[in-house]
Amino acid sequence: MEFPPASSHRAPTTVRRNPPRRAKQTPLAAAPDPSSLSSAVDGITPFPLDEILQPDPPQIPPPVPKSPEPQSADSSENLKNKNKSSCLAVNDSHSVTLSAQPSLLDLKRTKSEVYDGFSFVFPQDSLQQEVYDKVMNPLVLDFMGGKNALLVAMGPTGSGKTHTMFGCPRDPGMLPLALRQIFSHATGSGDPYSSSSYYLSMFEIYSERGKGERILDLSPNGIDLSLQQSTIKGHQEVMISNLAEAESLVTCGMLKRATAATNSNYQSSRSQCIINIRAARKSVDDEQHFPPNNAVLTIADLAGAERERKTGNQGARLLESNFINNTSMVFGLCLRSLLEHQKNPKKPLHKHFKNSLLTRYLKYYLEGKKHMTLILNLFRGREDYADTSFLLRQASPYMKIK
Ligand SMILES: Nc1ncnc2c1ncn2[C@@H]1O[C@H](COP(=O)(O)OP(=O)(O)OP(=O)(O)O)[C@@H](O)[C@H]1O
Repeated sequence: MEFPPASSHRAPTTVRRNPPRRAKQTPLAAAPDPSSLSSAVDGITPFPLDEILQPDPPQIPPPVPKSPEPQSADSSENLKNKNKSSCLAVNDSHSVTLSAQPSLLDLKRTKSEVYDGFSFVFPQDSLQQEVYDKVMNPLVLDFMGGKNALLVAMGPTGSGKTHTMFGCPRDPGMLPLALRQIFSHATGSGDPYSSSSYYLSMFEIYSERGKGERILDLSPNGIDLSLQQSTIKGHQEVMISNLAEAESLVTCGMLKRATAATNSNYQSSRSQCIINIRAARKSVDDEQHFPPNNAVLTIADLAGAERERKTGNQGARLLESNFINNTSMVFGLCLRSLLEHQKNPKKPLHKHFKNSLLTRYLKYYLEGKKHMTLILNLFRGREDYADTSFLLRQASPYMKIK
């Protein structure tokens, strides 16, 4: 979902639905397949996030190759059964229908709501590259053209936000694909981009045992940071000269990021993670057509809202949940207020952003002063109806009851 600056007229939105949730995973599982760790894409340095994100990965069925389904006699029957077990259906590339389970008293009536106006809706078998081409590529081009850009992933815990943003070597996500694009331009001879220097910084916002929010630099030797107005103070910016350096830094940062096993996700993010890539373009000579600037590409992987009943969280995990849920709620309120304001400028923008560090940091985006794109990761199982409905209401530009 795109939230253009107030001055722009770009159409809103993006939804990415996730694959059906797998059965509860166990942290005790087989060792990673070494062949998967060494797999590289076309001579590009492998991005070892598999090792980081899945130190003890559960047995995961191999991804189903994307191929047209054979038209068998029972395929329409299968489809019907599938639809019965899911609450969300893709209508077209811009809208979805959410259906509540018919009530026991009135089995004939199924309440349906159509959520419309998304920039793109991706079916569950979409490839990362497809999402990248539609969602991330325009942001990277903006960034390389000197504009700031922000991509945020939001959705419930375990819905695939980290997977979408970071991916794995066989299936790289938005960040590694963006880095590849940036450095493939940067090394092009005679290319204006080759006169840019790139800097990477990475930090997380988290709350340890409910003791208030903290910001931690995820760079090597990173320390506690502070936020003044909407600016982070004291963080390290590391110059990145090539893809390998950038990937290595992100890998180190991800190793430091707070994660923990819950019943919903055996490696659940416990913090809001933000990565900034800054381009400092040098003005080479008077002929230079591109003025010096400091465009920043920001990627935010939010910790997913979670229900105590599902995660089984207790103690420290539960206190973290409260922080995560509070931040998700504040972020959602900011989004809703921005959407309402963009639809009808007479509606005031509420100052919800003041209520969490994350939203204070993203204030200018949440006030519509800078361009933001949102990826909404959703579950579609019947049992996920309440969460999915809540998120769609927060993030959808238009909704009508059928
Ligand atoms: N599209 C996908 N293809 C393959 N695996 C996926 C996909 N989406 C998610 N997964 C897997 O599902 C699990 C949960 O995903 P992930 O950790 O990305 O969720 P999350 O939304 O970031 O959760 P949390 O908010 O708890 O951090 C991971 O093991 C991930 O590899």
